[in-house]
Amino acid sequence: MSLLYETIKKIENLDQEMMEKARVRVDNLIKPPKSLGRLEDIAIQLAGMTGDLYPKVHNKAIIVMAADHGVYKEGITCNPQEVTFAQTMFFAKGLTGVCAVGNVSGAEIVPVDIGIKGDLPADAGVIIKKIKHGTDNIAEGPAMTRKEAISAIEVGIEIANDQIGKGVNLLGTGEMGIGNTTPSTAILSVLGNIDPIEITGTGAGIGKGGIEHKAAVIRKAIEINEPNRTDGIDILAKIGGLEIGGMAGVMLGAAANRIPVVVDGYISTIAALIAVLIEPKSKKYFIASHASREPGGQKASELLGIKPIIYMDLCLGEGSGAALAFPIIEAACSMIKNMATFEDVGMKI
Ligand SMILES: Cc1cc2ncn([C@H]3O[C@H](COP(=O)(O)O)[C@@H](O)[C@H]3O)c2cc1C
Ligand SMILES: O=C(O)c1cccnc1
Repeated sequence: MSLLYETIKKIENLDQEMMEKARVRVDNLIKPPKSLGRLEDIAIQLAGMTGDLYPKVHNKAIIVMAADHGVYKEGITCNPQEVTFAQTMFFAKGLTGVCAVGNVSGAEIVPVDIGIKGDLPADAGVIIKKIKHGTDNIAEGPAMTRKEAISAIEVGIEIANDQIGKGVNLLGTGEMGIGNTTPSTAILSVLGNIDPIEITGTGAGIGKGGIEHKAAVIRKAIEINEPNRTDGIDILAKIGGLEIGGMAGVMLGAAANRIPVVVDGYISTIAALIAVLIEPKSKKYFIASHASREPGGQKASELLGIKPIIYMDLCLGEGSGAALAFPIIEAACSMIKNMATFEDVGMKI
């Protein structure tokens, strides 16, 4: 049985009984009802995921999937493609945005080369799981074969399983890939049935042709490839990216292990949409970190149907928003464990 199939089969619904117990406890903590807002929802969701009234999230990691994109040559960004390679080296050195934010909660940053164009040095501190040297140009044909798309998802599952095996109990997704807002927007256009021009943004910097050109490239990619909008793997293979597949795999792997996974910004949310198409139950294990400032960010969150926690105009990716959400999730766990109940303190109101 393939790793993907095996993983999907393992994904179960949340533990309803434990969620009910958590709900009762949260309602009996010494505070006005619902006054800790979404911290309460998170605590209850975590109890359902883990089957533990006092969920533990002290061992945190963000898996950063890095890959390049053939569509880069269409001029959809002003940034050099080599930034993917360079920045991936910097993740391992602790120098990037996600590293700085992740430091606050002691999260480990795990960079993975799933398809960078160049070859990183073996001692770079990056896990090498390269499927190919960047995708093919989606404006000319499919990004990758169906087999490669499945392999990308399986790389994500493997890395998630490995991290969880080492004791990680809270995962986050991140990515690095110059040009990846283009396939992300293509996927969102297909899934949301939206004209690309309505949701195309500047990403990390727009190419000379501007947003109109980027939207036209996206439209062409969809027309040429005709992805089947009910088949997540087909969409990923035709108009996606290797890091998008890798992140979808991390999410499926987390769900199969009953481990919460924090979805980062725009590109991660698109990966979450692919994961949910492949296995709808996986969504129950997702926590959306933030609303990306990218124009499609809001639409992607709406389609996923999970309200993000943080609204701070972030649009970096890398897993930076997931890292920012980690202390909030830890606070939810502290609340349900460390607050007293009315019964504990003998208070009646
Ligand atoms: C220095 C630098 C660091 C980044 N870190 C994340 N991204 C973000 O920008 C890229 C997507 O935007 P686009 O589709 O416009 O290329 C991704 O790599 C994403 O992670 C970066 C981009 C740059 C330039
Ligand atoms: O929100 C994101 O993840 C994002 C937005 C623009 C560019 N890179 C990442």
